[in-house]
Amino acid sequence: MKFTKMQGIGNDYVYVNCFEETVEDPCGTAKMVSDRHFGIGSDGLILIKPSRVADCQMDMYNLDGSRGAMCGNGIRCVGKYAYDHGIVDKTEIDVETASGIKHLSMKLKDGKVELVTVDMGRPVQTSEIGEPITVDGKEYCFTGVSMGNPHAVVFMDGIKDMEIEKIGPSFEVHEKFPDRTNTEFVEIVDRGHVNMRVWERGSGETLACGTGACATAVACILNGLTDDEVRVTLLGGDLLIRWDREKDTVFMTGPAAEVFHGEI
Ligand SMILES: N[C@@H](CCC[C@H](N)C(=O)O)C(=O)O
Repeated sequence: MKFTKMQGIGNDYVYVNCFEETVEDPCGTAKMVSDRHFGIGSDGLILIKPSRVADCQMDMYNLDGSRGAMCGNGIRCVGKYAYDHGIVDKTEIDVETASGIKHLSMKLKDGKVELVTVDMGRPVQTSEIGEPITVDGKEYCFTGVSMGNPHAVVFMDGIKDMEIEKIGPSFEVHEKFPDRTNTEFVEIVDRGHVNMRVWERGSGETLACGTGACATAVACILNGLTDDEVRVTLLGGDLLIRWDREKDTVFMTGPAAEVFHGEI
C-alpha cells in the first residue's frame, strides 16, 4: 500500500489515495499504521476517495480504529493532497465527509498548497452553556458543541501543567457522552486569543484538533469570553477560527504539510 504522511499543525495522519489504492479493512489498517513503535506512527488514517457529489471524499479513522465523522486538520491536508497530486486542478473545491460536504479555499506558495480555509458548517450546541460535570470526583463546567463530531469545552487555568492523560480518558467515557467525546481544555489569553489542549476521542492527546478549535471558539463566544474571530494556539501551532453568525457557519484557516511518502 502506498501512503503519504501529512500533518496539520502536528495532527498527523497516514493518507491513502483511494483513487489508486483499495483498503479492505480501514479500522484494522488504522490501528496498524498509527502505532508509533510497530507501525508508521500517526493519530489515525485518512482515505481520500472518489465522490459522486463532490471533488473527492475524506474517510477518517482514529488511532483506535473508530471512525470520525469529521476532521478539521485532516480535511486541510486532503485539499492539499488533491491539488498537489492533480486529483483536482482548482483551488476552490468541495470535499464530501460523513458530516456533509465542506468547501475549501486553498492558497498556493510556489505552485503548492500552503494554507487552507474550510467552511466547517453550522455549530450545534449540545449542552447547557457551562453545564456542571463531575469527573474523577472533581467539579468542572463544560460547554458541548458538535462540529459534526462531539466536543466538550472546559475553561480552566494551568492547562500547560495539567495531567491530561489522567483526566482526558475520564471525560472521554463519561456517562454524559454515550458516543464518547473529544475534550478541549481552554485558557483565555484575551478576547481574540486562547490556548487549548485536546484529548481526542479515539486518539488520546494530539498536538491539535481542527474541529476542537472550532468548537472552542464557538464555546468561547457563547460564554461571552471572546469576539467572533479567535486565534487558537494549540501544542502544534495556531488556527484562525471565525464564527460568521449571519451565515451561522464557522471558518477555519490553517496550514497543511506533507511529511513523507512510503510503501508498507
Ligand atoms: N483531529 C481531528 C478530529 C478527529 C476525529 C475525532 N477524534 C473524533 O472521533 O471525533 C480534527 O482535526 O478535527
